[in-house]
Amino acid sequence: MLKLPVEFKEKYEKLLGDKEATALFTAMNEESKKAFRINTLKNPIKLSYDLNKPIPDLRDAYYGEISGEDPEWVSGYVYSQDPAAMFPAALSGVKPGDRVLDLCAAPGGKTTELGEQLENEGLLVANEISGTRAKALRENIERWGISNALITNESPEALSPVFPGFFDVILVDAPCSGEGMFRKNPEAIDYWSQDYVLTCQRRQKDILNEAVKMLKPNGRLIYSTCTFAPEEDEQIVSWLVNEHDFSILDTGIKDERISLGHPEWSDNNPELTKTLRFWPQDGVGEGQFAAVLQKNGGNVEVVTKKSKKKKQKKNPLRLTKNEQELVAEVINQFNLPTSLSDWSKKAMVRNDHVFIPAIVLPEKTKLHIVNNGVELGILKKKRFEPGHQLAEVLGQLEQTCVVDLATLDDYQKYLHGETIKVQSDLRGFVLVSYSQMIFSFGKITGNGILKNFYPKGLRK
Ligand SMILES: C[S@@+](CC[C@H](N)C(=O)[O-])C[C@H]1O[C@@H](n2cnc3c(N)ncnc32)[C@H](O)[C@@H]1O
Repeated sequence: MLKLPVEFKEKYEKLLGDKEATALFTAMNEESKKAFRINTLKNPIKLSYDLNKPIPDLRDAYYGEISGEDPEWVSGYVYSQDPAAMFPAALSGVKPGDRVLDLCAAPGGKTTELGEQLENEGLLVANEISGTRAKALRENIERWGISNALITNESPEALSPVFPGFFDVILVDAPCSGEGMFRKNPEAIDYWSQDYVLTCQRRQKDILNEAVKMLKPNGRLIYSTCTFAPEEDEQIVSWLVNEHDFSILDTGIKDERISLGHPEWSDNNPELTKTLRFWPQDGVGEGQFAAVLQKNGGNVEVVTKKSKKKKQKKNPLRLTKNEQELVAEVINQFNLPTSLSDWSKKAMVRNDHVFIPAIVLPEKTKLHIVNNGVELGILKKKRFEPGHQLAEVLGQLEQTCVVDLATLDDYQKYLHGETIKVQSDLRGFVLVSYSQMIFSFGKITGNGILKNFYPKGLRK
C-alpha cells in the first residue's frame, strides 16, 4: 500500500469528490501499465512482440512489457514508455523540415517521437540541464538513428539568447511534483508537500519564460507534466494565456478514457477543457497532463530586408581531399540515407572527429554541446574508423555489407565486447546485426574474425 500524505489525500478528495478520489487512490495502488513504441525510422522488419494491444489514438504504440536487454531495444527498434507519456509528443503536429526544441528532454522518450515526426528533415534541438541525464539522452537519440539533432546540456536561460524566435514547435515536458508517477516511483512521495508543488510551479514559469523567447510568432508550445496538481497544470496554462498571449488549441483527441482539463481549478477559462488529463483510474497509463498552445503572433508582416545574395560561407572545418578519400573508402560501401547522401559537402572535422552537423552555430556561441548531428567516425593516422552513431543511422535502410550474428550466444558475447568467428566473405568494416537488426560496426580480419567495435560504454 502506498503511504499517501494526508494533505495530498484531502486535497484530491476536495477537488474530485469522495467517489472519484477513492477511485484514484485505489488505482494508485495497482500495477502500472507497461507499453512500448516502435521506431518507424528503422528498416521495417517483423518484431517478436505481441502487437495485439495497440494503444488507441496513437500510431505504432502497444501495451506490453519489453526489456532493455532485448535485441529490439539494443538496436533502437523499440522504446519502453508509459502510455500516457506518449501523448504530448504525438500531439505536437511536427512536420518534416520544422525547427523543434525539446527543452527538458532526458531520457528522451518524447524526443525520439519528435525525431520520428521530423523524418530526419529540419532540426531537433534536445536539451537537458543535468549532465548525467544528458548522457542517457544522447544514447537514446543515437539508438533511434536520429541524424538531425543538436543535443545540448544547458539551462533554458543559456539557450534562449542563442535561439531567439527560432523554433516552430517547442515541447516543455516540465520537471514537476510527479504525483502521476507515485505508483511507479513511490520514493517521489517523500518529496511531496503543497510547498513543493508551488516550488515546481515557480520553476515551470521560469522555464516557460525562456521557452517563449525561443518560439516563432504563431509557433506551437506543447506543455506537459506527470502531476495531477492544478497549480502545475491548468494554472500554468492560464498563466501562459494571460501573461504570454497564447491560445489553447484543440488536440483532436476524443476518447472516453482521457479526461479534459478543469477550468474551475484555475481561472474558469472554458478553453481549458481543450487540455488533456490522464488519470490512472481511467486505464490509459500513469498520470499525465498535456496542453497544445499557439503563440498569438498576429498577422505581423515580416519585413525582410532586400537581401543581397548571401555568399555561401566556406566550411571552415571542411575535410581535406585526402581525409575525404579515407572516409569515402569506408562509408561508400553502405546504403546511405538521404540525410547522409551528400556527406562530403557537409562533413566537418574537429579533433579528428568527422561529423555532419545538424546546425552550424557561429564560432562564438558558447553552449555545452553533447552532440551535433551525426558523428561519422574518427580519423586515425592513415585510416578512418566509423563511429557507433553511424551504424544506428545506417540501420534505417537495408544494407548488404552486414554480418548477421548466427546465435544468441554470439550476440551476447559481442555485446560483452568479445571477438567472434564468423562465416562471411566480407572483409574490413561491416555492420553487425542480430535477427536482422543492425546494432553496431565490426571489422572482419583475413581469417574471418569479427573484431569488436561495440562502444565500451554500452557493453553489457
Ligand atoms: C519530466 S522530465 C523529462 C522527461 C523527458 N521529456 C522524456 O520524455 O523522456 C523533466 C526533465 O527536466 C529537467 N529539469 C530539471 N530542472 C530543470 C530546469 N530548471 N530547467 C530545465 N530542465 C530542468 C530534469 O532533469 C528532467 O530531465
